[in-house]
Amino acid sequence: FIPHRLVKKEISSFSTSRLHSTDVSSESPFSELVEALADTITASNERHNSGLDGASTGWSDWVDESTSTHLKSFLTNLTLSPSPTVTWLSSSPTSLTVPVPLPSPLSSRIKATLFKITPNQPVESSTPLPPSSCIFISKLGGKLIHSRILKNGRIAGERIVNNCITSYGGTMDKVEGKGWGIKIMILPLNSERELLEVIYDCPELTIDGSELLSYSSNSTLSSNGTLKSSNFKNITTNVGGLDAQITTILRRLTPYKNLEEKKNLEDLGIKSPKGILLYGPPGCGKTHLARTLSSLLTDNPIKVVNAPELMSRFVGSSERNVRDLFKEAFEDFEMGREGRHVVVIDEIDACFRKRGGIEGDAGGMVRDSTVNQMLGILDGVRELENTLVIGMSNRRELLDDALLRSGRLEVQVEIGLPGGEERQEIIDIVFRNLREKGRIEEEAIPFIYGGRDDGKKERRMWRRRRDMNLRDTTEGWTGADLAALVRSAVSFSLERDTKGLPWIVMKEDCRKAVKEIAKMKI
Ligand SMILES: Nc1ncnc2c1ncn2[C@@H]1O[C@H](COP(=O)(O)OP(=O)(O)OP(=O)(O)O)[C@@H](O)[C@H]1O
Repeated sequence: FIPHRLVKKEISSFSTSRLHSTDVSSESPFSELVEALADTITASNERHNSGLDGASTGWSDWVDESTSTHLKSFLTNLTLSPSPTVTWLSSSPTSLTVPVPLPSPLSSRIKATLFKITPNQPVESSTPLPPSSCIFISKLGGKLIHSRILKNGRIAGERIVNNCITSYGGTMDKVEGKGWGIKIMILPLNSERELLEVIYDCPELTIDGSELLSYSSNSTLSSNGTLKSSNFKNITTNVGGLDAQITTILRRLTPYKNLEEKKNLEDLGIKSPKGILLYGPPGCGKTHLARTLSSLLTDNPIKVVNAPELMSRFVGSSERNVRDLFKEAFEDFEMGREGRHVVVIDEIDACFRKRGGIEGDAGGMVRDSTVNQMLGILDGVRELENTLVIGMSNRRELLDDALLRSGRLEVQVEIGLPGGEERQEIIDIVFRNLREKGRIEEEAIPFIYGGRDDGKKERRMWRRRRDMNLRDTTEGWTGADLAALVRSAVSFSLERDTKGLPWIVMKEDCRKAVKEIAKMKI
């Protein structure tokens, strides 16, 4: 069946007929999958029609970065349903594949296959995967290793499938290990459907794989209590390199999968934590994550404040400032109105540092009573149950222990300096708009994107020429540095005389920007 939302959607660029179906509105993991795939195709078609896809840039990533991220995070949440069929198939002594039939017209562009791998029995394609197809392989359980098999039989690009990976067609491929996975193969616009007839050298069952799927969502609740299953993907689309931290936060804030489960937990006295602390060096994305996260957790306006602003020289004023920060939350709480409030406090160490310090001055006293005020709000007589406080600090060690103890800023997550992979994710995000608007010179693309797994070829090429890609050149940089680099690169490209042509960011602009920002960092 086809989900209702999809039926209503205008997918005008499909080459085949429009979708038409009976009115089916029920949600299931399969209908959500179909929805996610339809979104991918729609966005990629739009990209193609505006000349931004692989065909026009010479790159094979015609599924654009943000769409690909969406689909990957959706696939990451797919699991197997706890059904007797799955149990029975899991105990099979051989590897096997199970087709997941997709509704027309998706089936003319996409093939979805579940596979179960038994040790020492890889699932290999005995025909090459369609050239220029975009492939997503997601782990549903176990340990899977994916590799490409070149024409001469050599194995290339061996990768462990952590959650979901992408790959391209044109070669044969192999998945080995032990466990279950799903493989989605998507053809570019106007391809022959026959290209999807890939043969695997292991038994293909004739059962319907869509019934074996389940969805384990990282979902959280919005203020009105409705499930927002897309939160993880919404956050990771804008915040790079922090998947593990985001998963932890969402797990802690909303360990339930639906409202009934939430109610059951509340009946057991288990409530969502009221405070989160994001700590780590400056510029690594604490504020950016806090803002993105909060906007998904509430429909109420988010209060963002810099802690030093709360401090006042006048006795009693700082406490009043803290109370004012929570005024609407108190009102709603007392009136019994539904809805979560989120208060984001930056530089929280400036205001809520350890009490009873040696200062003994008026400033120290004001701080002490401000801490007390805050503790009361989080976990005291006038405790606020409808409010989440997100504190941010570069100096966690300065914070008052009472504020850090369980029940207060209970969820503490370090937002550290990004490593290579993480930097690449941030680079993808900060350059995304420029790339999607065609503002990046073709030659600059391998330099900017050459560091990712899918770009191994480019990476090797750059290394051979003793040339570094952006990711490698920016070791030790923060997300804020990378965002500054984009601004600097754009300014260099605007400086150039374009002779009436639209400006475009060139590789040399990126190089100059690297130098400029690196100088500022010293
Ligand atoms: N992980 C990231 N993903 C995407 N963009 C990022 C990331 N980290 C930083 N940025 C970019 O850098 C800018 C500055 O980062 P942000 O203000 O969130 O850092 P911070 O850790 O809060 O720093 P500080 O401790 O100095 O307040 C963000 O607005 C964003 O554009």
